[in-house]
Amino acid sequence: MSKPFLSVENLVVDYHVPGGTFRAVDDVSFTVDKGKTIAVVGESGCGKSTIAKALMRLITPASGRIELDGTDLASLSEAKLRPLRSKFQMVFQDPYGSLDPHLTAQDIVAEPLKLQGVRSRAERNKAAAKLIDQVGLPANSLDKHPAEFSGGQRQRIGIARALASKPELLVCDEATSALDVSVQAQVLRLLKSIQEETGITYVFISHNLGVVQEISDSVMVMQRGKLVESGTTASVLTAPKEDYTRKLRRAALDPSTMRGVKPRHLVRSLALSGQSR
Ligand SMILES: Nc1ncnc2c1ncn2[C@@H]1O[C@H](COP(=O)(O)OP(=O)(O)OP(=O)(O)O)[C@@H](O)[C@H]1O
Repeated sequence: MSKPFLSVENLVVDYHVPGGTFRAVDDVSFTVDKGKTIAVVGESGCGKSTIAKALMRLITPASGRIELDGTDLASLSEAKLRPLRSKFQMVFQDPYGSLDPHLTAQDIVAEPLKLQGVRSRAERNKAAAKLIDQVGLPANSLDKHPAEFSGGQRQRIGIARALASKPELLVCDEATSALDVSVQAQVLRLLKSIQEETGITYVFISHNLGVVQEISDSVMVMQRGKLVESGTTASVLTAPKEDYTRKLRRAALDPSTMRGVKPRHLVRSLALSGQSR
């Protein structure tokens, strides 16, 4: 059997806090095959974003391995990581805050190419224009600034920027959470079609089980830094083994805790028993 594209083993992440350390991720292991999507779910503060930051090596794990296509990112020095960084990129939650308001859409998307050493401005602009078209934005978007776009359009720019360096792994941290339901669905469709075309692998962090059902092949459920349960999306969402997962599912179905999930859609998706997509 071939090795998984991403293999995280016994990941531990500590934050320095006054008087000591706080263990935000505690001995978490998971794998994802190339071209597949794993979702990370769990209540606020369970360590989802910390896993994302560790995968991006924005923080250094205390211990464990993050093997991407056979290379352990967890132990590499920044100098050794730099040439590999284009292989793994991230899309952030906030399409309002994550784009530089002074730059045009074309400049924002072209920026990673500059960092990658594409010297010719014309070449960078051409590649950026192609990406902007690929994520479904009109050609007249090129010279516009972030403030002139809607939330969904801004998120598309964020996705185009993340794709500019042709990553093989994309970590989406609540990438559709700030969008309304119909725009969320459009962005999910876009991400899926990009995956079908390019074979990119996704780690998709979301509190929204409806979104998770739509996008992911497998799910891992986190609680207070630990992995509670994992498996195929169909098995974890329709027949959870753990009480905590059942509680999350109930919370997702409770209108008072619902954040942007269409109840009808979620009920329908949860009713699909044991089928993989
Ligand atoms: N820089 C930091 N210093 C100290 N503690 C931190 C830091 N960043 C996060 N934490 C703590 O680590 C834990 C995990 O945080 P993390 O942001 O990974 O959670 P999350 O699951 O992504 O939450 P949310 O869904 O609310 O974004 C939380 O208890 C948080 O308070």
